[in-house]
Parts: sequence; C-alpha cells; structure tokens
Amino acid sequence: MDKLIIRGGNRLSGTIPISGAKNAALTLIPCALLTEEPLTLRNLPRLADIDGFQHLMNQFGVTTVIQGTRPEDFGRVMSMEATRITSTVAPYDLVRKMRASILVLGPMLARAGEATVSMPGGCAIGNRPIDLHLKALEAFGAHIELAQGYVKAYQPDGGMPGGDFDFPVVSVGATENALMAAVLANGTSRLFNAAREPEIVDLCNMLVAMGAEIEGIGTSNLTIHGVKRLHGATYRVMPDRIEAGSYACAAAITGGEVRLEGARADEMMATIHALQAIGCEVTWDAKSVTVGASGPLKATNLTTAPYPGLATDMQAQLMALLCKAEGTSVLKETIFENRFMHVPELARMGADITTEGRTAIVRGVERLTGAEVMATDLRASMSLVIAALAAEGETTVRRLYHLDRGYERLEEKLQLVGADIERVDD
Ligand SMILES: CC(=O)N[C@H]1[C@@H](OP(=O)(O)OP(=O)(O)OC[C@H]2O[C@@H](n3ccc(=O)[nH]c3=O)[C@H](O)[C@@H]2O)O[C@H](CO)[C@@H](O)[C@@H]1O
Ligand SMILES: C=C(OP(=O)(O)O)C(=O)O
Repeated sequence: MDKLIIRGGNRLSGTIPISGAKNAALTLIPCALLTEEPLTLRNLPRLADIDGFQHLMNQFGVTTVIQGTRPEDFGRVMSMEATRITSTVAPYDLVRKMRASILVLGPMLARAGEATVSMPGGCAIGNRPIDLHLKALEAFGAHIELAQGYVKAYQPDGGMPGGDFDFPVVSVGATENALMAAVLANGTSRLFNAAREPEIVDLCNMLVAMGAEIEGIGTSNLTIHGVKRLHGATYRVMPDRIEAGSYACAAAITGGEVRLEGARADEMMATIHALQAIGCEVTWDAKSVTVGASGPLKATNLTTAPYPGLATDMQAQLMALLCKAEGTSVLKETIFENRFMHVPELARMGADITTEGRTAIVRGVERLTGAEVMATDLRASMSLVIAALAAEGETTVRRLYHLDRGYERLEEKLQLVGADIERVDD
C-alpha cells in the first residue's frame, strides 16, 4: 500500500487546477439510468469512487466509455448509454465500498419500475442511516421492503403517482434520490426542507437539460412535474468546492498564496468567510479564487451546517489550519456525530485539541512536528496533509485509499505549488 511522505516548511505558491466535484459526479452518473439515450459527463475527476460507480453502472448493463485517460489529463469525459437495463440489483460487494451507491435507488426505480440495493453500511463519520431516502420514495407511492440486508423498492401498478415529502432533517443524498425518482413520476411531487447544496443545483440543472420539469432550483422547496421520458445530454460537472477549500487551507497554513483555478467563489462563501475570519486574504474572479496568508493566523469559532452554512466536509481541514492560529478556537460539528477522528492524529503532530461531544476546542500552538499518522476518513486524511505541510520535519501519512476517494492526484497538485511531498510504495 502507498504512503505519503511530506517534509513541511515550504511556502506554497502558484496555481492549482480544481477538479470536477466528487459529490456532484456521484449523483450525476446514476442519472444515465433515467434515459435510453447517451448521457455524457465532462470534467469528471479521476477518483476511486468514480471508477467504483462506473463498475456499478456496468453491472446494470449500462455501457460506459471514458476519454481523456492520458495520465496528464485532469478532466475526463464519460459517455454512458442505458439502452437496456439488464439488472436492477446493486450487490453488496459494490455498494459496501461506496456509500453513494444508494443513489441508484431513485433513478432505477423510476426507469425500471423496481430496484434492489444493498444497504450501505455505517461508516467512520457516523451512522448515516437511509430512512429519509426510503420515506421520500414511499411518499411518491413506491413500495419498500427490507430483507437480507437489501432494500427492494418497486412501483405500484400503473406507475409512481408522485407525492409530497417534508424532510425532518436536511439530507443531501435523500434529496438527490427523491429528485431522480420524481422526474419520471406520473404526477407532481413536492419536496420541502430539501437540501440546497450546489451539487443539488448541479443535479437539477442537468435533469432540466435532460427534459425534466423542476421549479424552485436552489431553494429548499422543490416542485417536480413528472415527464413521460427524459432524453440524453452532455453536461460539465461543477468544480469541487471542497477540494478548493482544502487547498486554500494548505496554502494558508504555510503562509503562502495559491490561485485555485476553476473554483467558484459563490459556491464556497461560507469557507471563504471562515478563511477571512482566520486572517487569510481571499480574492476571486469568475474563473478562480486566490487565497493567501501573509500575517499571523487568528483563532475563530466555527459551526458546520447545511448549505449555505459551513460544509461539514471542510471541518477537519479548517481545524488543521486553526491548530497554528493564535488563540483558542471552538469548532462545532452539527451534521455527523463522529467526525473528529483526526483529533488524536493531529495531536500526534503537536496539536492541542480537546473534544466534548460534538465540540472541539483548539488551542493554537507555535509549532507542529512531523509524525507517523493515519486517518479513518477522507477529510480527516486531508487535515493531516495540511498539518504536515506546516510541521517541522517529516510526516508519513498511511491509508491513502481514503484520500484517493476524493482528491485527484493530490501529491502532483501540491508539488505544482512547491510542496515537498511524494507518494511511495510502503
Ligand atoms: C456523496 C456525497 O454527496 N456525500 C456528501 C453528502 O452525504 P450524505 O448525502 O450521506 O449526507 P446527508 O446530507 O444525507 O446527511 C446529513 C445528516 O442527515 C442524516 N440522515 C441522512 C439520510 C437519512 O436517510 N437519514 C438521516 O438521518 C445523516 O445521518 C446526517 O446526520 O452530504 C454530506 C453532508 O453535507 C457530506 O458530508 C457528504 O460528503
Ligand atoms: C463524507 C464524504 O463523502 P461520502 O459521502 O462519499 O462518504 C466527503 O466527501 O467528505
């Protein structure tokens, strides 16, 4: 297994290209199930999760062709064609590796009339139940059964009527599944308290490009008028606002300045405000966001929340940055119940953090030191990379399969701006 060796202390400076968003791509890909015509996605990131999803689509009989597979290419293009769905089953072996596989439930049910999907397990950051995905589909008229670790959903005779669902908790995945199921229903569906993350807007925009009728895009109340069929489309995946925010933290902790090429400021305002509160200089134009830190970093208090609040997917990276800030910061994690697993690893590098339930108290330290670390989830891993870039000496980060789920060629991008980082075979 590979590991990363990082020798801290270099000021990052230059331009980092931002890839297509993992969390958008993972909901755009299953939309290919909604039409027999080709769906082509541009700007797809090269990530383990995307490869996993491609295999899952192939399992359903969807043909997939990827272009741009040269090692030097960043954005890839994948064309998918679901002329005939040959299987409606998402087996355990494929689903267990990738939680987002549950996102095939809605579109498969809508197009094929039934779907059988292995229950995604809990994972490191929390329990992550799927009850709201199922309740929303039931509200549209679907029948749901749970047996032998699988969810089996099927349409009633005469097809899915559609219906109303009011989310008791904002859920990105459940909103996506509900949207993908509702677009082909016989009637109109309404979602209240729906998630409005930019990735949901991306999904809605692509569905509209495929012929769907959706009102309220970008708000928490969505009305979906079911249509008889959807057609193919070519669509560019939005830039990854979490990847951009992660590299912003990396630049800031080294006292450097990077231009995040392709990042869109309006989709990452909460992160920009957090960076500004920490003392970073942030400027932007239509095509990029530039983040620098020329003065001392300042402590601040941050709380994660559904969009437009501060993304939980940025919490670990901002915590790493605050480890080097002057003063004491308080971070509250409101989305997932167990998303502080980076804390003991950051402590190995000299960070001073205590946790009480979903609150972390970070006392800034003058110096971090290199150490051997490993992490149990994607953003926790990135927080260790960020801390390592500012630490004295050498850090070794293991279990890179977490990072490879969400950061396209991380070490290459960091090398571009002057980091001393290499991936070696363990
Ligand atoms: C692939 C993808 O896009 N992943 C993102 C998505 O995950 P994901 O879609 O899994 O996260 P959700 O928005 O659904 O989860 C938010 C909260 O709702 C709870 N919940 C969710 C569903 C449900 O049926 N019942 C329930 O109780 C969850 O336990 C959690 O506490 O949004 C999260 C919150 O922004 C991000 O951290 C993930 O990176
Ligand atoms: C938690 C995340 O992803 P996933 O939902 O795919 O596990 C993430 O991107 O930080």
